[in-house]
Amino acid sequence: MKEYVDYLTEWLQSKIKDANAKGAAVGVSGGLDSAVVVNLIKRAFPDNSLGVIMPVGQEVEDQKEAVETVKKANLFYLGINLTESYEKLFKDIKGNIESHGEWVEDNEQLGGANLKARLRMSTLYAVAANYNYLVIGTGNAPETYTGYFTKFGDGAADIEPLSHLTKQQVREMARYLEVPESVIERPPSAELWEGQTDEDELGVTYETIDAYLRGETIDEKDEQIIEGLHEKSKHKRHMPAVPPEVPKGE
Ligand SMILES: Nc1ncnc2c1ncn2[C@@H]1O[C@H](COP(=O)(O)OP(=O)(O)OC[C@H]2O[C@@H]([n+]3cccc(C(=O)O)c3)[C@H](O)[C@@H]2O)[C@@H](O)[C@H]1O
Ligand SMILES: Nc1ncnc2c1ncn2[C@@H]1O[C@H](COP(=O)(O)OP(=O)(O)OP(=O)(O)O)[C@@H](O)[C@H]1O
Ligand SMILES: [Mg+2]
Repeated sequence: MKEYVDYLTEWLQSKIKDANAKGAAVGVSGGLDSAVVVNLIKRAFPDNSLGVIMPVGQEVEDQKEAVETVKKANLFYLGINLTESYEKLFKDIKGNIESHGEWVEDNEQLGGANLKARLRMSTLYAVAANYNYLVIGTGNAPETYTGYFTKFGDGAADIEPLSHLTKQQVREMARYLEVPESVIERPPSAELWEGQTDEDELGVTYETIDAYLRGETIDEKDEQIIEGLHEKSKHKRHMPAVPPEVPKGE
């Protein structure tokens, strides 16, 4: 594990140097993936790294695992409460659509969830730009493969150090980096609505997706779920489609 952590630390340093940036910023949720990135950027840039805690519907101090994560890593952090901004924006969007069109109740939960992820992304980019830092993503291999992220929300970042790691490898790295045990033990959750857990929503466990990505044989039903998610989210792993070049003479 030490070798891989050293390798990622040096990789972060070189990517940020190549970009002529000064350091690195990450959104800190209190979950496992961001906790690992917190520790990696602190190693790579001890004096030029930053965590941003951005609750919606909670106070910053109530994001206990997030605060514990940054404090234990001794990472400089900002707490930016997005509750008011989110509620105002969501109310304005809904009000406007209700006045002029049709508000679709069935799409409300997911639409609101993705708006939260994109508000966090916009906030993080604004903060990072102030310091001339790059935004570091927290996506891991099972999330990337299944498209389990908000397009241009938490899926938007300048560099993605955990992309090749299974959830199990992220957890092992977290233990090596001495991430708080309370964070390591939390069930993975996007926390975009009450009671949400990744595995309930995905319909398959991380253990199973990890095994599939390692090339092991898994239950056919689970394989179908994973491949279905992969296919449906293909557009998230590519640049937006553009039409073919205009033919010469047009
Ligand atoms: N074929 C296609 N080609 C090009 N674009 C296409 C498309 N199909 C949909 N789209 C576009 O993509 C949008 C749907 O994608 P997207 O906006 O991402 O939304 P969607 O994939 O529907 O939802 C995001 C999922 O990620 C989960 N999530 C989000 C954030 C954080 C975490 C976490 O683990 O912390 C998890 C969330 O719970 C939910 O299950 C559509 O509204 C449409 O604009
Ligand atoms: N309240 C929050 N404050 C700051 N950033 C957040 C917050 N919630 C989510 N994020 C950002 O969105 C990312 C995606 O969330 P995701 O749940 O996939 O990862 P995680 O919470 O770090 O780990 P886990 O998947 O184990 O819950 C987080 O890693 C973090 O960068
Ligand atoms: Mg989470």
